[in-house]
Amino acid sequence: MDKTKVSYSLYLVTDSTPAILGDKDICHVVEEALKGGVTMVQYRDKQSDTGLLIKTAKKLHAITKKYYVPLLVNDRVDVALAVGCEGVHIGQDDMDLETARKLLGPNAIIGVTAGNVLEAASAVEGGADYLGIGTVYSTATKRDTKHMIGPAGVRNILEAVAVKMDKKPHVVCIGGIGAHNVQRVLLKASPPQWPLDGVAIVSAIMGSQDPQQAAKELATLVATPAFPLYALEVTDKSDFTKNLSRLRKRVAEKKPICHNMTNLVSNLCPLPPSFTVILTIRQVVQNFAANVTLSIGASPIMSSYSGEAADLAKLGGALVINAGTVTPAALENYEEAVHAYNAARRPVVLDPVGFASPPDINISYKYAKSLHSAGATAIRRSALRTLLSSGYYTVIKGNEAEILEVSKVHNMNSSSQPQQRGVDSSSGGLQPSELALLVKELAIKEGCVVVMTGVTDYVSDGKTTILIENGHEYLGRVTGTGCTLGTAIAAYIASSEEGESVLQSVVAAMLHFETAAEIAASQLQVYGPGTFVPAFLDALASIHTDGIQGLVKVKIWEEGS
Ligand SMILES: Cc1ncc(COP(=O)(O)OP(=O)(O)O)c(N)n1
Ligand SMILES: Cc1ncsc1CCOP(=O)(O)O
Repeated sequence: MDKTKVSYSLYLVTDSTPAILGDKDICHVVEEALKGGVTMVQYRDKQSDTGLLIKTAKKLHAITKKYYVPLLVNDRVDVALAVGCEGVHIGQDDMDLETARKLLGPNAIIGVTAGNVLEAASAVEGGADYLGIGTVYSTATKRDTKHMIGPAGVRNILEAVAVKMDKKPHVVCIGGIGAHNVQRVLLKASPPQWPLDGVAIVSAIMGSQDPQQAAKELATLVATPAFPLYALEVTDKSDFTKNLSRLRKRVAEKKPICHNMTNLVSNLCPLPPSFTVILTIRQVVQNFAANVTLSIGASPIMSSYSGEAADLAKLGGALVINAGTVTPAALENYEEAVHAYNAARRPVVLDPVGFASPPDINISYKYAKSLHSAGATAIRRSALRTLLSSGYYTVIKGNEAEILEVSKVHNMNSSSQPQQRGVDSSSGGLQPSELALLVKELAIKEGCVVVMTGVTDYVSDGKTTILIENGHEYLGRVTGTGCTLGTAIAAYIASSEEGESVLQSVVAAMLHFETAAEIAASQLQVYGPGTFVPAFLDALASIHTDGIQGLVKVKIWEEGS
């Protein structure tokens, strides 16, 4: 088989364990998967003895040859040689690449696992035909994984290696990939200078009752670009104002569900003495968020229990995670909910409220940058990293400190080395052009819309970056306004259709929210944050977006300005 003509787009890695294969026959499953469109197969069996490995590999090779698809053996060069199949996949603890190449010869396909820049660079240098980068997301299929790097980690590795080396072998990524996230993973993990060739998948095919159908669906998804964020060709700021009315009416008509997971309790045990106060504040925030959601025209569901998420995700709404709690249990809860919404292809808004600083209550999203100047603890940073690598977020929203933390976590490769990108994010005090660039780059890397709130809000989908200067100082003096902006955004994106610009919906939500604050604050009866809250709810509910055109302060940011 000519190895230069092989496709890596849908790479099946087998598993013979009862947990995944069950009582199915491995040869039958692999043949069905080939019928469905798998383009490469790796026989991975960690338990069988050498005799059985060779016997099964021979049977599999007879099948893969019928479909002109290469068969590789995991770890075992000796088995590959005995079978005469097309190659091997070796990990960092297996036979070294040089020896494997000597034994198998130049025509063999040799793939190498890489989990960080050093491993990837050394495999490229050594002449690997492809890199298997991972682990992307946590997976029950492989428990001995050192790092979960998320799609952004894959992308960071490829970007860093591309700078150092000219050779660009094929590349796939692996770990926790299935129909629910494959398009997003490919979008987020592929740098333009070295896009991924495909994905390697175990359980989503080997564990399926209908492997042919599973492979067929995955092959279609791999061949179809992800839901485009960039549907809107922005030429001027009126692109963001002319549709306000239509988008607002649509929220009111559809009344989408906004599922809020609001966790402001920082329960790093033992519980802090102020626990009761914090719990009370959390309830207040939930109450306020629910009222804002209703006033906007959407339907709030306040549920922090992920067990319900799979059912709620099917109701056509959006999930808002106000992540404040960093215990392992809380993280699992968030992760499970994100998986459920990703699987249902519904939007998720992440507000990493508790991740930028030690225990604190994010009472506001505007005028309150100093609240978060302390920076994240190691636990918070690691929790944020887990959360970011556990699924796909449609929107990531935070104040400057929170977005800086997200960006720092992104810029770490899997060996936890921060790669500074030119701005010292820890020092704060970034110039407006630096903030705009930061938000834009994060949006590109995450493949989502990023919102950085402040006196000026920066909003970007990676292609267009918008500056919004609406809002009112009272928003910074009321508990929970940061969280409720997330809910407003969720309501708007939950009402949008696939293929529409997410950025436009996000900007519409922010303008609705922030101009309502201005209208409320200008009422005669409003003379402080207390009187502001009811007037704000009234303004949110009664606002006519046609009538706010004059209030809107939106600019399109031009790079270099
Ligand atoms: C395509 C692909 N990529 C990565 C791996 C992981 O290999 P390794 O690190 O050797 O871990 P085990 O598979 O041996 O558990 C892979 N198998 N395939
Ligand atoms: C072999 C391997 N290497 C890294 S993750 C993984 C298993 C991936 O399994 P799944 O596709 O079921 O998540």
